[in-house]
Amino acid sequence: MDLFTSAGSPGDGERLLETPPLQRFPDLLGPAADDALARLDAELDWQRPVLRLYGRDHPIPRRQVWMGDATYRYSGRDFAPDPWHPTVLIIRDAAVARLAAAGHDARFNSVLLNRYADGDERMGWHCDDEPELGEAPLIAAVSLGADRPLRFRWKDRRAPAFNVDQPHDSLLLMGPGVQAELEHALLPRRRQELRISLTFRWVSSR
Ligand SMILES: O=C(O)CCC(=O)C(=O)O
Ligand SMILES: [Fe+2]
Repeated sequence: MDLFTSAGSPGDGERLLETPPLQRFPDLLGPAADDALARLDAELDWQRPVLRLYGRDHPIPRRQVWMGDATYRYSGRDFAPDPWHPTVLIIRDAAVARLAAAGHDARFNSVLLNRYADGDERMGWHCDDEPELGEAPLIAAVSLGADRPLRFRWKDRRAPAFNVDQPHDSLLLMGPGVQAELEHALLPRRRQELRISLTFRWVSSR
């Protein structure tokens, strides 16, 4: 690689935040992206878990699948993940390769897939800071389908909230410190088509 161009080369993605690192990479799968979206939509066992809050049941406003090698905790219970789907493995390997080309030594043993059927389906404010994700998790979020922004806000309100567009076939890297310093949400939008996101993580067994 040419040393002069390496700092700002496409391999680096687009730096949205320097610290903590937030980087977006376009065109992860290329022509295979449309087929990947259709396959995941058709072939996964999409669930809509019900959360019990203050004595009332709330089905989550999207559908999801946990997949990979590590059991996960949800609402205080342990669940077994679904086995790796071949399309998800292809996407995982593409994400790892793209991140490696940008100098990030990432590995992922788990993924949460989220399916948003339309603009009413959403994910509320949260950060992915469960202890089993480790001190400074690196999370790679791959987007397929409708381009819906991920909204970020600083926990200490040091700066205004901001949107990050997530085009079809893009990868968003949330690097070390992003979960500690910011929260993110996928807010409802009018008139939106299907979107599936895959958030790859490393989950430590306890
Ligand atoms: O669908 C998205 O873009 C957000 C997903 C997310 O925040 C998560 O899986 O933790
Ligand atoms: Fe998240």
